[in-house]
Amino acid sequence: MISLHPAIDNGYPAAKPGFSGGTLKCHCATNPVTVEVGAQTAYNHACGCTKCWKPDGAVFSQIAVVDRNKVKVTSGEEKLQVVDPGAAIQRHACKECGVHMFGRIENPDHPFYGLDFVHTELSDDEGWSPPEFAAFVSSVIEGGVSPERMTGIRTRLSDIGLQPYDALSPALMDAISTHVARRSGVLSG
Ligand SMILES: N[C@@H](CCC(=O)N[C@@H](CS)C(=O)NCC(=O)O)C(=O)O
Ligand SMILES: [Zn+2]
Ligand SMILES: [Zn+2]
Repeated sequence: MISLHPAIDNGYPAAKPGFSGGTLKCHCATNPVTVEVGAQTAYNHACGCTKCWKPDGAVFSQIAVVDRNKVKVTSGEEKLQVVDPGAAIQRHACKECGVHMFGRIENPDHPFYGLDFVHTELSDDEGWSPPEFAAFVSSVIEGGVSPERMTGIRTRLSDIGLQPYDALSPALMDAISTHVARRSGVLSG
């Protein structure tokens, strides 16, 4: 069986109705960084890009979005550093264990400004929104996966209910283009 991500390979629970967030913890055995997320996440998905954090051995990351105002670092803030200050998503990672605790967009013109990116597998709380699709699937090749494995990986993603896309899902791609069209003025309203 093809292994994609430990939180996805064996099935994933449905979101709990009324779930309102939880605590993310990095992998440090002592003094972990903790982040409080005060809301349910949305658009959880598997991401195959090289920039998103993946647990050891995983081919994909699992990543969701949440209102940035609902994300608070509650301990270990001094251990966080931005992985790539030039990236659209500023990924705040633990300097000691390397885990990305949250990704934030600081450009107010970005289509997803206002949303933070989080890995809910870092939480022991149960009820988070489950993954809905797989994004940036072809990008796993850039991370070292042999191109010959791609048919098997796409089939496995489809089999477990995660439609594979080589960018984001159509709903998110439409949201990006709607934002761009409104800004350019070709779309009103
Ligand atoms: N093929 C590239 C794709 C990278 C990419 O565009 N990642 C998406 C999905 S996370 C993105 O929105 N990146 C913005 C960023 O990294 O700041 C790679 O794998 O590195
Ligand atoms: Zn850590
Ligand atoms: Zn990604």
